[in-house]
Amino acid sequence: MYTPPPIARERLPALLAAMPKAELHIHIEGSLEPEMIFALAQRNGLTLPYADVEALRRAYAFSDLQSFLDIYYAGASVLLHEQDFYDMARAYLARAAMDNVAHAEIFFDPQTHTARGVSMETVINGLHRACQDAQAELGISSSLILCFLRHLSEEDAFATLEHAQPFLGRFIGVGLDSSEVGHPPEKFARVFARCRELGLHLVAHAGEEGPPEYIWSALDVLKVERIDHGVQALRDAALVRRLASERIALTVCPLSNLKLCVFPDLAQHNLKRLLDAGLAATVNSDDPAYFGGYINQNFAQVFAAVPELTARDAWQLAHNSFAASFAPEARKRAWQDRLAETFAAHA
Ligand code: HPA
Ligand SMILES: [Zn+2]
Repeated sequence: MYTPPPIARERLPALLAAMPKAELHIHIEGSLEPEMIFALAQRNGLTLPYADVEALRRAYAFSDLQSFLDIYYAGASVLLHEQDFYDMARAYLARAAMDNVAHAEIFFDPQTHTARGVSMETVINGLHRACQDAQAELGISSSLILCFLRHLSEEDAFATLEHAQPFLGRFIGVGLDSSEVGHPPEKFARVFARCRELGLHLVAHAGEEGPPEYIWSALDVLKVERIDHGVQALRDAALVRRLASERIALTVCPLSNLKLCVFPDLAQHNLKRLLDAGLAATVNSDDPAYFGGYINQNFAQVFAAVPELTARDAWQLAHNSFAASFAPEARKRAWQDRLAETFAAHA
């Protein structure tokens, strides 16, 4: 088993930025910066209910998940054409490459778009082409994960899956997002069972604001392979044992948790406690345009706020991100080797 070399604390910020990492929890619609929202509105002849970029940014003051989702869905309404989806995803991938993201597994919310008359083909083709071009031009690898909106019905999710079936080669899995409390995983048991039969990977948001019971049912009813967020797991010792023994990854998003008031401040974030409990935590940006930072800002700010987090933890988080990704094993081994090289260079 590889052990990272000792690293002086003052070298930690540079190491966090330089280390290769996978991003496993990024909603592509949450990477839409206010500037791009205004540019796309203009390009598409739409009028926004905000005077300018600054006025829109001032509206980004959230009290909980729902207060964010209302403005997030409104922002996504400027996306109409394949090129819009392409430009959004290409911009995210360029930004992620700057943060030394080697691989991204990107969520998208088709129902947000199909409900406005945008076709599934438009959404998926634009995103997929951006992923291909970013691989060729920037060397960053990426895959797409289709998320069902849990505040909508099971029937709507089934219709979405049907519309996506012609594009099965263009996304690797499905997830579950949007308003958590009141929409438990079991609402989507049959859709996830069908996705499993189709050979898709399965993930779900659970335990962001919702109770540990939702994490249990995501595992036992939906049979997911990773839990998105999952920070409420520490409230249930038996659940912690289950997650640790099965090495189920948690895709934790510190700045999201801060901005949506899941924790009162970053110093009280439980990332260190999750790691110390033996859980396969990772660090991710969730909706970077709305929460004040891309993945490296999430690393930098949580490590600054929680001084107990060490270089060993940094290595573990990056290691977990590759291990928990759905990439081929040979790719994972190459990224883990690059990670070890980066640590050696900072020792
Ligand atoms: O953090 C989130 N939680 C649930 N749904 C979401 N959709 C975008 N971001 C999120
Ligand atoms: Zn999320």
